[in-house]
Amino acid sequence: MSTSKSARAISLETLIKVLQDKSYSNISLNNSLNHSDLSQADQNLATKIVYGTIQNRLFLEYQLKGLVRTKLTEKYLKPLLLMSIYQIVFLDKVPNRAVLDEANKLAKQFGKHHSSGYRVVNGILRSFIRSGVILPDAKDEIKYLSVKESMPEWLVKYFANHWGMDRTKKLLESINQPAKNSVRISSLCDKQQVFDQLKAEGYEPKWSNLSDNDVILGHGGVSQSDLFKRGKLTIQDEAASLVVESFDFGSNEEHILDACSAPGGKTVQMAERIVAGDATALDIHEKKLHLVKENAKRMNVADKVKTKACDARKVQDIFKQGEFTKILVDAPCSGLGLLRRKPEIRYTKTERDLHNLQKIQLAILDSVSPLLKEDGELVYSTCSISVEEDEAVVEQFLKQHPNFELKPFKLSKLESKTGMLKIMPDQDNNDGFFIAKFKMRG
Ligand SMILES: C[S@@+](CC[C@H](N)C(=O)[O-])C[C@H]1O[C@@H](n2cnc3c(N)ncnc32)[C@H](O)[C@@H]1O
Repeated sequence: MSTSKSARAISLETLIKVLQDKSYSNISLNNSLNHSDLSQADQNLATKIVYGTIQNRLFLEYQLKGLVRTKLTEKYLKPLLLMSIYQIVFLDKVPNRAVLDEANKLAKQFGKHHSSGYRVVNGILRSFIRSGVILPDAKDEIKYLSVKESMPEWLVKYFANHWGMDRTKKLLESINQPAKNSVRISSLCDKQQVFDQLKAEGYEPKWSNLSDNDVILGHGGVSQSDLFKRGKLTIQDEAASLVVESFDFGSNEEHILDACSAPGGKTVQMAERIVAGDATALDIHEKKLHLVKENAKRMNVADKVKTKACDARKVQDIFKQGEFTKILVDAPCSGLGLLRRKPEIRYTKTERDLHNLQKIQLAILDSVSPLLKEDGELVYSTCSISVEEDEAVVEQFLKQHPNFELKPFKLSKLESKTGMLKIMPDQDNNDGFFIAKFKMRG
């Protein structure tokens, strides 16, 4: 059922769920938007406010620090203050007066009966407008960047250690830009025809710079379109779609194992390329497999996809050695390549997670690799840019499996001469991804 809440009420409702109840921003926002009757422009505004507030949370909290003199007891107060300061600082087209008026209205709407919360909100926002933005001393470069770009200090140090300070500044700036609306066109369709249809429907499509199969749209909302519902396209970042492009597909019979498949974005992409054969999609979480099935049905490849709940570290109990022509390990990872699209990741991950995840990633590779046919291909990918989860996993895997070697690959617009490809998130404001392709030594 749709409701007639305003864009800002939906933003606040979502931010309370994400900041106070630790829900995922994309899932909470999509749920609220799908149950609303907002125009496309208002949906865009709500999306901008929610993502912008989460992206800039450290910066916004730093602004609040000196201004809050009472305990913010009511649940809505802090999210409302953060999203209001976000609009004052970052949304040039919205006058401060409008932000204040809207904040007052929301405080009255979300506050308890007889609450004086709106006075607190009004007082703090007026003080902020008078005093303006503050930042730490720029001499402490890490702390300064951490607040300015809202990135925890450990991550700023991590980026600086691996890519140097200048690149770190560029990376952080790029990560705080809005994520693009990328879609992948099904290989079963005429790409130009789908592109023309997107144009006719007002989506302002542009071809991707990274892949021949992807298109960047001028705005969101494509999941409501007929093209999406009929499986002519799917929502997938351009960098994510490169993973499957790294396999060599021909007309031979394929038996593919997708070891970590949910929600199935890459399973369906592989299934689209199968002329004869099938793809077996595993996931440790049985309840996520319905997403793979739904995706396969919508993308018209259900007849080629089988699903099975299974821990990929135990596949040898179920499958035979050499059973698969292609194996994809799109591993569970920190998601550090998705800091733009899933901005809350930066506040939840720790450096220790990178080491713990590496152990799981290696265990999965170790378990699935014997299932590969002699002349088959194994692709390992993550949506992380951390060295621990990417290059270090490849190095360890090769050390422990001397019968495997890296295999160079060509994509529609990029190539890897080493067999490894790291796509950084500042390359073209895409998601950050890592791809490594292996074959067995001849
Ligand atoms: C990066 S996501 C996969 C995304 C998917 N390939 C796609 O393109 O839509 C990683 C998936 O691995 C699953 N997973 C985590 N540990 C696993 C394990 N030990 N065995 C199998 N699946 C696992 C998670 O539930 C998650 O769905």
